[in-house]
Amino acid sequence: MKAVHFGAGNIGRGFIGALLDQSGYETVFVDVNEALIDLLNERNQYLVELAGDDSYIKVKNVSGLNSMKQPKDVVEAIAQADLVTTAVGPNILPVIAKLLAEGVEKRITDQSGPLNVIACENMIGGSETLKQHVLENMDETLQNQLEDSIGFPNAAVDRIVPDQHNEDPLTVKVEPYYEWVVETPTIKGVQPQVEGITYVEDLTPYIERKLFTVNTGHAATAYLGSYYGHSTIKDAMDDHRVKEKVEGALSETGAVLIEKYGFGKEQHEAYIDQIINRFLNPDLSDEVTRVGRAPIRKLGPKDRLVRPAVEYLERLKEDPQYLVTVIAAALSYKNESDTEAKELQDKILDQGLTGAFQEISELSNDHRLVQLVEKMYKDMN
Ligand SMILES: NC(=O)c1ccc[n+]([C@@H]2O[C@H](COP(=O)([O-])OP(=O)(O)OC[C@H]3O[C@@H](n4cnc5c(N)ncnc54)[C@H](O)[C@@H]3O)[C@@H](O)[C@H]2O)c1
Ligand SMILES: O=P(O)(O)OC[C@@H](O)[C@@H](O)[C@H](O)[C@H](O)CO
Repeated sequence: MKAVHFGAGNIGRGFIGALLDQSGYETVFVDVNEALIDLLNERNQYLVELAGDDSYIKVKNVSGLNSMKQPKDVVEAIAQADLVTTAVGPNILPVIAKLLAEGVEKRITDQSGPLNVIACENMIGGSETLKQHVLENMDETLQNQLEDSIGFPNAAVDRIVPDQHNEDPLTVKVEPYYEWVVETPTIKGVQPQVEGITYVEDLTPYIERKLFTVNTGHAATAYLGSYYGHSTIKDAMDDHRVKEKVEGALSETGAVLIEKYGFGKEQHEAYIDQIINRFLNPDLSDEVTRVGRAPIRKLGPKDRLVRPAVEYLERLKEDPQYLVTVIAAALSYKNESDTEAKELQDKILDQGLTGAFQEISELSNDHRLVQLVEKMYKDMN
């Protein structure tokens, strides 16, 4: 079986690539990082280190294609693949859609049979969003046929893979924990046989539980950690001022999730505890700059901060005190090496805090959350 995976980065090599190899796929990684691609082709294997376990997994049967220099080969690989996956970041999905559309067009014209494309990004409706970008890049006459043979099942992926600082640039150190959930109704042809995928009829509760617990908690730790002068997630969580607020934010998102999906209270509390322990893992060093990257995306209307805060106001009829603090910390986040963090601070300078937050969150001026965030931001700055 052949898989094409876009994005040979942390989660691509450290999670998806490893499971694909364990399931018998030959994986072609597509990336723009020339050094990574060259090494993958030189060695055709790499190591995944399980943090704290002192054990390694050898990932074999891998190679690489540079999408800038070898676009035709990428199209050919997609045309022959049994599965396509991505882990490039939500902002890159429109970029990879062009080559993906060409690959899919070739596949349809060659009548090569069904294919599934799974976007493994931290967002709601990732594969569906990628499908829309692919359609925008396709010949109109072939667009209808995409519906018949190319599936874009949405997915939720969970494994903490920090930025890597290993001697060997291909080795990836990851936490042992992982979860990969894929939605079934939009799958075309045979369900991809990948060890470790859990198939579900409706992904919504799974992706919301993951995004509004793991990622809300993570973002809260990063932005509050940065506010209190910490540079790693572990150091931030060792500061009781951060931990107390992270726990508060997760009890607010928990209240929304329990009310919305009927999760058991004790079961959800155990899920939160497990996540907090993952953030405290002494064998994994994760930087607040990675976890807090792209604050404009993270402050978006459907993302991990604003969406649960709005739903808390609507469903619980109370002010989400801790989420408001986290949003104010996110708006205070400064990092000269992060394009979105710089853009955020420029926006605040140009439009004022309220104007910038309203534009990013797509909330109206008189929304209660805007008023609460405005006040908290003033108190914190
Ligand atoms: N790292 C984690 O802990 C983690 C966990 C779950 C989900 N995710 C999600 O996985 C996605 C990737 O995250 P990551 O941490 O692996 O990031 P990363 O930066 O390590 O990897 C992204 C890779 O995409 C490549 N890329 C950029 N532009 C490209 C293009 N046009 N074509 C092909 N490749 C391109 C980059 O060179 C890089 O190798 C994100 O959506 C993230 O939210 C990450
Ligand atoms: O990848 P992002 O930028 O959406 O979020 C940063 C981290 O919270 C994220 O990568 C987590 O490590 C991951 O989602 C854990 O499963």
